[in-house]
Amino acid sequence: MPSMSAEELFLPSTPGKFKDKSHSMQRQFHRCFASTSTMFLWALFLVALTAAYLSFVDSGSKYFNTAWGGIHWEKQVRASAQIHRTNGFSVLVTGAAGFVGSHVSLALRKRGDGVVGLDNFNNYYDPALKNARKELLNAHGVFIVEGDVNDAKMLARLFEIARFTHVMHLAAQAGVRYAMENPHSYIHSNIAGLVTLLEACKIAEPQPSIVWASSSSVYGLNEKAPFSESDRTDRPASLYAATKKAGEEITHTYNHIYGLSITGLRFFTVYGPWGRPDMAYFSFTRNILQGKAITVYRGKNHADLARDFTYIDDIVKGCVGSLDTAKKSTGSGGKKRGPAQFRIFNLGNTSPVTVPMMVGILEKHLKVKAKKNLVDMPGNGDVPFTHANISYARKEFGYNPTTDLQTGLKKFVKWYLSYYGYNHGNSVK
Ligand SMILES: O=C(O)[C@H]1O[C@H](OP(=O)(O)OP(=O)(O)OC[C@H]2O[C@@H](n3ccc(=O)[nH]c3=O)[C@H](O)[C@@H]2O)[C@H](O)[C@@H](O)[C@H]1O
Repeated sequence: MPSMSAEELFLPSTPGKFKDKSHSMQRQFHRCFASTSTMFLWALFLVALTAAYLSFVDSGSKYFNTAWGGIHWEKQVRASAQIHRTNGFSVLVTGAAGFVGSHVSLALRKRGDGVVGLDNFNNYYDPALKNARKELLNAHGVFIVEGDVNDAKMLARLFEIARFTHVMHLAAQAGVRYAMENPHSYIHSNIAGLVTLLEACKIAEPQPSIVWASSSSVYGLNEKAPFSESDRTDRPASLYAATKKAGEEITHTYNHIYGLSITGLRFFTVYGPWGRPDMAYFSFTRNILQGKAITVYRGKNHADLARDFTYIDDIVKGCVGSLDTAKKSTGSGGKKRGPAQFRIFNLGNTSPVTVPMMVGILEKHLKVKAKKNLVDMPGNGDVPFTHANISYARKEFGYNPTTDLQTGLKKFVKWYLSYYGYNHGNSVK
């Protein structure tokens, strides 16, 4: 006889069935609690059980999420946060198993900063790639905590263990078009997660300086080129862009009320080795090698779309430059003690390239001709072009991107082939 689920036991499929079951249950109940003293003992037992359960829940998610907590875990966090150079930083890097996060973590570690990573290893794209990045970081002495930026208890514990001087916040739900499929994941990571992190930073002693990833997508329907930080950003074209724009406003509030030093970075279509498989240059490479067709979007009147593709090493320099020039937060005890620094920088390459040209470069490096389907750009959050004005970042910390798309994609293809080979099948999303 098939067994019943808990819901099937207590919820009626028909009133008749429900009646029968409740009668037999009442009989059992009476048999069980035949006397008042037995009933009293049962009640006591239930109260004790509930109390034990509540204290179990309250003692932290470490009991439910074996990924954080415990003496060994704390030892790893402490060791990873250790600074190995004079006047070095101790940095919490969120999204450390991600594309930009892993590169930035490595760069900081290599120059002697303490780095603790945090990542939830979600399956937005192949987690095996995130794990491989994690292995790489581990080999360089960077420990990545497995956890979500929405986990306030875990964050509080991290800030207790390691007195971070800086937070490099790169954890986010990325991708412009995926926002139409899973809108709530953007609210969860890019808004709720950001606020949870800022709450933790606000009460941390000392308050860290924060550098975080905004996006070129905040320029939305802006048509004035190149995009300057002072241009309009109130017309986002995607929910992704809207959450990043919201992040800029939210961080301003925390800067204003609590004295947190905050720098937002508007990244322009970052690409390179260890990149994100959901991005066009990456998925195109996979499809070209597998002999599959790629879909190339076109804009109004069949105009080519263009992006200010920016190579990962240039972005890393921009992130490190931002950290190095970030002033200290001014708050303590959760209160502002003076005005604090608030900045927003474009980090782009300043030379947009059309998508068909990008495909041409890939064909050349892969030595394979792409099968192209040209399709009118669907109304899915895309914008026709991006183009960064980087003079502000240049003035503040000498930001100077030096890698053009030819060179950068050559390095990407080299990495791709060494990592996956020519024939890596369908294992990557
Ligand atoms: O700068 C950012 O802030 C964002 O950059 C990135 O978004 P995008 O610039 O849209 O990059 P990406 O998806 O690689 O599409 C590139 C081009 O290929 C076109 N494209 C795309 C897919 C496809 O199948 N066909 C196609 O033509 C497409 O129309 C576009 O013209 C990050 O993903 C995002 O997380 C965010 O960080």
